[in-house]
Amino acid sequence: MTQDELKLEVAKAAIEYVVPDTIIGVGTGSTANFFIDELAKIKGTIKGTVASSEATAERLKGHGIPVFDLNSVDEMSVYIDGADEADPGLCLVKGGGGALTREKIVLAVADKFVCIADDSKKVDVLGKFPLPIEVIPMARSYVAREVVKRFGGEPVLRDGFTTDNGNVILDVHGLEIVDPVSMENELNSIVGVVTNGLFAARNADVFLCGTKDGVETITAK
Ligand SMILES: O=C[C@H](O)[C@H](O)[C@H](O)COP(=O)(O)O
Repeated sequence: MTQDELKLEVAKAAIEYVVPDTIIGVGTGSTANFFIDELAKIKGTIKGTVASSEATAERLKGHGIPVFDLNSVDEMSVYIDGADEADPGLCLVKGGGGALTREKIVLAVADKFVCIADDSKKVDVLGKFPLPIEVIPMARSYVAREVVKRFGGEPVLRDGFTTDNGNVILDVHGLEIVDPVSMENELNSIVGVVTNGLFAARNADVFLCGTKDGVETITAK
């Protein structure tokens, strides 16, 4: 099976977690795109969605799926999104597409987080995938120095990329993230950091993992 076929399988499996007559939070990226296309087939059963990026909003609207402003929403049954890495505790690295901040904000409102990804994203320890940090542009050198001082690694500015919020991304290479919750919190305490791509303080509740033998449903260990 190709990676795209595995993504399609987990996207289909995620439809089981869509609660009728509620608002659904929708993530960003190639796996989330497969989910959006599946969601379009049952769009009449939900109240609508909240999008975690401009790209996702555009794709949802293209299918005629209602997209609400998060400020007008106070309840969301589930948030469904991909990931760049997932550890056995279902702590994640996200933000490969640069949407980490809006993803974390939308997730904050949701009752449940269902992560969908193919099995190449499963790791024992997070950090092989460079950890994205969204940074206010004027703070990028300061934040990079602080990251190296506190955690090591090698922060690299994502060249030519601006987030939906008008900020830049530092991708930190070479980390071995053994305590994702404390690293997430400490990184977020550095002045100039908007947020980082660790989803650990709020991790996934369920990981639908696409394998060649079918979709594995993993809950946090
Ligand atoms: O900013 C992007 C998101 O965090 C994505 O969920 C993540 O990068 C995974 O994307 P994909 O499904 O394309 O591998």
